[in-house]
Amino acid sequence: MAFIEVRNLSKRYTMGENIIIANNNLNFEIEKGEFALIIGPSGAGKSTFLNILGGMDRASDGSILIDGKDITKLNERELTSYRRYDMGFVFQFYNLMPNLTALENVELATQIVKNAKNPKEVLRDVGLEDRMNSFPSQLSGGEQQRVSIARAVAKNPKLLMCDEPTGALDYKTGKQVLSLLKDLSRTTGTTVIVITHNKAIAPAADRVIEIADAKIRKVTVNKNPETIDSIEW
Ligand SMILES: Nc1ncnc2c1ncn2[C@@H]1O[C@H](COP(=O)(O)OP(=O)(O)OP(=O)(O)O)[C@@H](O)[C@H]1O
Repeated sequence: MAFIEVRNLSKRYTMGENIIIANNNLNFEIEKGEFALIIGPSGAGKSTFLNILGGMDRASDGSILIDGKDITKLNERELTSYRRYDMGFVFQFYNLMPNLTALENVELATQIVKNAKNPKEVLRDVGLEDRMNSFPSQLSGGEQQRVSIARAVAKNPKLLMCDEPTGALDYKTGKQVLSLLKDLSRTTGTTVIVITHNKAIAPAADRVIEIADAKIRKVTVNKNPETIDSIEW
């Protein structure tokens, strides 16, 4: 059994008299420790899927098994625990607390879990050893995204989900952040799922799930993925 198994997953939104099918019978798997991409054009249904996988929204039909547990069957209380203990989130716009330093932002996240990593060590791992006491406004976009990755990783999640993590970054900084995310999957065994519009980075992923018009178009498994550094776009 794969670490993540998505089975016949659908999500419909009702808007007045219209029904919008945002995810239409998705089926795919992701193995533990993979660096996986979910790729597709705007409106394809990527964020909808991520919201269900992240326990922030409910599926209309189907199931998602994570480590054998069907998260679509969890009640509200169980979903809260799932989001708290099992998930790490990285968003496009970092969402750091502006009045807390980098270290304090990471420490805050570690206070809600049981087996947290050491915040200073995680910040060192993402290359911010010298910037721990800086406030977000004193950091570049790339550095702020590193803090948000450290914050997610410090919770020691089973799964790290990243929604357009390089969307607000320039080319070079975006590459560094993607390399960091891929390295984390390698060094910590955390399963990393990145949502992106950028098809060019597909050869660097272990698995690429292409979504279009709410459906899976293609799933590609790369046995020998390229490095992020070797790819140009
Ligand atoms: N809460 C909602 N209520 C109604 N419709 C929604 C809702 N969320 C998403 N949709 C619709 O579902 C479809 C898929 O949207 P979704 O945000 O998942 O796409 P996406 O692939 O993430 O796009 P983008 O790359 O632009 O973020 C779209 O038609 C969108 O309008």
